[in-house]
Amino acid sequence: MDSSLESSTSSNGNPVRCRRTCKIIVIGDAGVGKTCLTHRFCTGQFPSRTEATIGVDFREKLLDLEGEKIKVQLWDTAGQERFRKSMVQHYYRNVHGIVFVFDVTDPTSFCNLPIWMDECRQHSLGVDIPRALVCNKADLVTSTTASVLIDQARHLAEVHGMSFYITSAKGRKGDQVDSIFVTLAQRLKSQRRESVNELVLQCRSESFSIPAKVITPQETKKKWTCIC
Ligand SMILES: Nc1nc2c(ncn2[C@@H]2O[C@H](COP(=O)(O)OP(=O)(O)OP(=O)(O)O)[C@@H](O)[C@H]2O)c(=O)[nH]1
Ligand SMILES: [Mg+2]
Repeated sequence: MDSSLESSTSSNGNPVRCRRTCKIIVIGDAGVGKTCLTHRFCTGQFPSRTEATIGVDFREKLLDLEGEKIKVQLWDTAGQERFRKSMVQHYYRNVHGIVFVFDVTDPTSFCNLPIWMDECRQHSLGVDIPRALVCNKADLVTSTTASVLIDQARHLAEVHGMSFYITSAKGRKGDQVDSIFVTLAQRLKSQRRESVNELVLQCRSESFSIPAKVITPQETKKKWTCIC
């Protein structure tokens, strides 16, 4: 499916606004709450029970961002090595946004973040791809150890230019969970607007060159398009 052209004409033949899909991968150690977070965002509910994700689970939600419909497709990946091996190549293809998750009650899941970041790098996902760092299970925070961890996480996010969220997939309010994905989608939307503006400028400055050379629409599309 070409997400940028999901529905290009209306019944009266007039063009309708394209609906775009953005692929966001959610990664982190096993048990940090990736499935619960994505489930919460897409259904508004904390799942009554979850099992370890095998390979990847997909969830989608349609957002209306200032009149533009954007389909957020979440790739809820497996944290356990044995369940992700065969899928890794697929996770990292045509990614528009990355969400790193750790569990505030599990310092190891925080310490392992550089491994996940490294895996992204190895699959050529650069820092230009919008990323968020999520400290999950905030409802279980009791100790001062957690606040040290949260400070360290906030710092890590700053250093790497990531947005930072403290969430609970289980909490009564899901606002913070929603913010993670809505903000990423908004950033992607504005990135696309910028790249279209760049295109306009480039076309103006190249107005005497061969028009066929201006393949930039495709390039723009490539930056923010279909994932299939
Ligand atoms: N208290 C609390 N428990 C949570 C929260 N998020 C997830 N859990 C619990 O943590 C456990 C693991 O959650 P999952 O969402 O399955 O974790 P995951 O990251 O998807 O794990 P893998 O699929 O194995 O990678 C489950 O028992 C959830 O109920 C949260 O915000 N608060
Ligand atoms: Mg899971």
